[in-house]
Amino acid sequence: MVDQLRMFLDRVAAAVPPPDLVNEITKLAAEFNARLQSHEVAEYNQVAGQLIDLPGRAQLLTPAYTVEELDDQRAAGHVRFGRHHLGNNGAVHGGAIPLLFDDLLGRLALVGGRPKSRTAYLHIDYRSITPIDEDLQFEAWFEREEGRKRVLRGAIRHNERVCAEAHGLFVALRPGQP
Ligand SMILES: CCCCCCCCCC(=O)SCCNC(=O)CCNC(=O)[C@H](O)C(C)(C)COP(=O)(O)OP(=O)(O)OC[C@H]1O[C@@H](n2cnc3c(N)ncnc32)[C@H](O)[C@@H]1OP(=O)(O)O
Repeated sequence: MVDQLRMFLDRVAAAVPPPDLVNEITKLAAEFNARLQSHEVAEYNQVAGQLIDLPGRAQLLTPAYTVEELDDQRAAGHVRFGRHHLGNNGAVHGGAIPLLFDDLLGRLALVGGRPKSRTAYLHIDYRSITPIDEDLQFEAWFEREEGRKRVLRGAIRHNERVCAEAHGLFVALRPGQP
């Protein structure tokens, strides 16, 4: 379902459909919304965002990224941004790139039985355009850990070209901290 929804968002962004089709799809979407509404659950029971083996954890906000290598210091894999994430002129929107890094670095910050943490800051350097509709490689790694502070870095590449780099601080939560 999430794969189809991701594709739907890409299609909506790309299409200029005739009015009849817009009306038809609007009715279908309203029907889907109504059917799902009766199955809503509390945050801690939802599965979207919890399906760690699916691209982007089945979290629609996040680009569909796949982790292929993971240990307690480093993660690597690939991501493909679609038309939904287009900024302009073939380049990914500058706001979509931190989404990937926040999720990826935040996920790595948890690995190895570490307690939950939250992003204190996330700095992005946009080194060159990040293209949509291309397979891109990413890497994330620990720079250092000091008490509750975890400093991580990441990069997205299109083949040999660096598209963006990230530098983030994640702070481990104290018991009871939201
Ligand atoms: C499998 C599932 C994977 C899921 C991955 C998803 C990851 C998504 C992660 C997120 O996006 S979380 C949402 C975005 N972040 C937030 O909403 C965080 C909001 N901010 C806070 O909750 C608090 O500010 C925070 C927990 C980050 C820190 O507050 P605390 O009161 O716990 O920490 P404190 O102020 O005691 O600072 C602890 C240390 O961190 C340092 N620090 C905190 N914020 C800093 C900052 N912004 N810049 C530099 N240093 C900072 C602080 O100086 C101090 O350093 P020292 O120990 O050396 O003195």
